[in-house]
Amino acid sequence: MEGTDAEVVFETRGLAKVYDMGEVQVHALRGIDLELYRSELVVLLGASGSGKSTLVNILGGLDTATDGEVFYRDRDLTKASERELTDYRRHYVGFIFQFYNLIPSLTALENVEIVTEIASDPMDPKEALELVKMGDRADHFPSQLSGGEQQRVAIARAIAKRPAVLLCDEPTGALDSETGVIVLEALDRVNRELGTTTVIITHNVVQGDMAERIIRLKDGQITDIRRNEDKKAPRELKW
Ligand SMILES: Nc1ncnc2c1ncn2[C@@H]1O[C@H](COP(=O)(O)OP(=O)(O)OP(=O)(O)O)[C@@H](O)[C@H]1O
Repeated sequence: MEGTDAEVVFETRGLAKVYDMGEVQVHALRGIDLELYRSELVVLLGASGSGKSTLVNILGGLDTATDGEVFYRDRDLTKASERELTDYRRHYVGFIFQFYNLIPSLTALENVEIVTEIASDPMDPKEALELVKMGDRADHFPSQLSGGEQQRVAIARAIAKRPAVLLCDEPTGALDSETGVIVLEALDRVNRELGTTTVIITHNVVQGDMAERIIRLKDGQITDIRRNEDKKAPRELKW
């Protein structure tokens, strides 16, 4: 996509994050220069502690950089107030985490509705569940669903407000490979059908095969960005 007219959604320049722990300073990110494009699906790989979550949390406005720049389109996230970051997250960003964080006392449908009720241009919550193939389980409570099914409800909840970007921090980390593939299929479908720019953090190198680009982090720096010429469907991935 570089060198073409692809729309840049995120742009970072010299992005750095230092966690000040008193005696020691932890350099979680050490100068990240990166562009992410509209509608692309990117897999972010790297060893534990390499800075993956920190980077994604800063892109999503959950954390702030200590140095450098990060833009979401024209919006300078490094200069945004707490209130502006909340507004940004609410309108533009969907998050998926390793653990699904569904509300146990609400059904699948109600878990999605709590988001659609406050969003400005939401999907029909049922439609969001259908997109992740959970339409027939809408009345089930989280405790009646498997881990993979709960994660698909979490995806439906995250995408129901039609976010421009979907940030996924080890979405298959708690799942066996077969269930993981079903969750990745849901993410892939959302990416294709809604054009949501999607970032998937994983330790699993194989998942890179479903991405358009694979970005590797090491010690807070990007060591490699590779365009994947042979993009595979999640179903074809084996680990
Ligand atoms: N809130 C925090 N306070 C202090 N240090 C932190 C904090 N969050 C992360 N770190 C440190 O920053 C570095 C990068 O952490 P980060 O969670 O971004 O890595 P990661 O690549 O996502 O790791 P993992 O794959 O284990 O989730 C690590 O050394 C971590 O210990």
